[in-house]
Amino acid sequence: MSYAVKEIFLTLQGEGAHAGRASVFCRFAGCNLWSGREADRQEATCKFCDTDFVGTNGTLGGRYGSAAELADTIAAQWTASTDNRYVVLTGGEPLLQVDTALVDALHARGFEIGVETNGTIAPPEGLDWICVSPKGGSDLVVRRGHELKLVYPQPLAMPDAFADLAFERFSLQPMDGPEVAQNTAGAIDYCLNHPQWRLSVQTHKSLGIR
Ligand SMILES: C[S@@+](CC[C@H](N)C(=O)[O-])C[C@H]1O[C@@H](n2cnc3c(N)ncnc32)[C@H](O)[C@@H]1O
Ligand SMILES: Nc1nc2[nH]cc(C(=O)O)c2c(=O)[nH]1
Ligand code: SF4
Ligand SMILES: [Mg+2]
Repeated sequence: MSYAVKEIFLTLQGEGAHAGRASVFCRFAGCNLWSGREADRQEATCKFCDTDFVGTNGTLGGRYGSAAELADTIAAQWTASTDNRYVVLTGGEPLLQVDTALVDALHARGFEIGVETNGTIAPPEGLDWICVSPKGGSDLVVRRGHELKLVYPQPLAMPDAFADLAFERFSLQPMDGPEVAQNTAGAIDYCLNHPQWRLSVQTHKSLGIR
């Protein structure tokens, strides 16, 4: 198996339950809910994406020929001691590419593995933190996991529809874009009235880090 990777970088997890945690991000190229081309955005299933996941031209991007090669590159970005090593597999849609060989190779290098997924593809065994972010108009197949992190508001995916699923943590993340202020106010109001949900702000954006 080879892996098409957009970029790899060390940063703090900006979102969700692990916000603030030192993490190596590995962003896989490609997504099943949008081509990534602006011309296709309005016809895509997922129309609000804030991320460039097209191609392999970012920092340490490329086509990695084996799980060991990719895991070695990820491990080389970790600058601290070997304690608390954490990697976030994202994209694009990482579950188009993440397989057991990569999970095993990262565990062998001492990493806990988080994944950010749109929930339309079943994950391989062994992932340590599965964060599912459902998209209105898509078919949600990952209906249990560690965190459900819903971008808000989405007319076709409102929180009620997910509140009974088997997740440990429910996060509500204001949709970034021209209406972010209004979306943030709406999400705060929702969390105040539905305390099962916790606000997730995209802290890396206000901190000015990746
Ligand atoms: C770029 S996605 C990649 C992982 C996966 N494809 C997914 O959608 O979960 C990473 C996270 O950013 C969130 N996200 C994408 N665009 C956003 C936006 N405009 N505002 C807030 N969150 C956004 C996604 O819902 C997801 O939780
Ligand atoms: N710092 C930081 N935190 C993040 N959490 C989820 C991200 C993503 O794009 O998947 C992301 C990201 O791109 N940067
Ligand atoms: S599913 Fe994730 S990566 Fe794909 S377009 Fe939507 S937010 Fe972006
Ligand atoms: Mg992001």
